[in-house]
Amino acid sequence: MPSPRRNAEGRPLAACAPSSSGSPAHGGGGGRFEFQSLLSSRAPGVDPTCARLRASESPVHRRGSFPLAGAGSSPALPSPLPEEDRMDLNPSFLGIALRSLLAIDLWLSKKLGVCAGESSSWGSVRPLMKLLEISGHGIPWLLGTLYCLSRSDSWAGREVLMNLLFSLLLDLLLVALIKGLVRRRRPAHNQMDMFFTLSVDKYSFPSGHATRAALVSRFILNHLVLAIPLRVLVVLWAFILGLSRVMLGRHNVTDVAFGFFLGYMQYSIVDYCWLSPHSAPVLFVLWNQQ
Ligand SMILES: CC(C)=CCC/C(C)=C/COP(=O)(O)O
Repeated sequence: MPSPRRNAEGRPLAACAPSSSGSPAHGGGGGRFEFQSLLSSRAPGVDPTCARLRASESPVHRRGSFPLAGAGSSPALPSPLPEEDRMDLNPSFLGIALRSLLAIDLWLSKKLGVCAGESSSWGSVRPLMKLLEISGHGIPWLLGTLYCLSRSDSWAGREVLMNLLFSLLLDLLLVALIKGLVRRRRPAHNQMDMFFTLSVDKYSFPSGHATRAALVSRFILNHLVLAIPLRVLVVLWAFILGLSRVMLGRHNVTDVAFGFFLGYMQYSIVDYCWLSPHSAPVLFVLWNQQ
């Protein structure tokens, strides 16, 4: 007689109703599974434990999402589930809210990704979007700041540029750190044809262009005396650059939104740690000797 299928903990799967793999309600429908499993586990006649077991077999679950199936011990099973498993099955309000936000994020990002490829609906403006991409890239900003620093002949100018350089480096470091920790993949419709990327740039959260746009524009607005139209232009540039990341299919909306927030906060850090000939004399003396 064939032995019954067992779950990861070695418990038999005998109490489960026949699995209909391939049906969206049972996980075959990609992302839809995560919501369906919550409903199906509550339906009369369906053993909630089975819903969970199928969830753990589904590709969605394997990719790192957590199950939303309902809790409860089945009379068909000899022993109740361990405590940590039962907590895992309880859908919290926060969990559902986060999952819903994620679903809206993915849906909206896909809808807005109108320049993701040459054949996309707005494919003809892709070159313009890529030009915008370069305007917010780290390399031109770093090289431009270093160049201006080498040309600056006033202490005040050097101080501002030194702090801009520090901001850009801090930004690169923080974004790389968070991307490496979160490891969120770029949207599936993205073409990875970006100019000069680092290895962490295969990840999308947060958008480095969005952090830089928010940081640099806040920096400029606070340290350059500009006429109102130019100030508006700086803010517009930052906003359109962020939007273009989603339109190009490089990012989801939440990557850009968090990027703006992070860049804005980074400026507060830079302002707090402002480098001056008084607070960091060594830096300025060293630079002066060059
Ligand atoms: C190599 C240097 C100095 C910067 C990398 C800049 C870059 C490619 C950032 C990625 O931006 P997104 O996260 O917005 O795609």
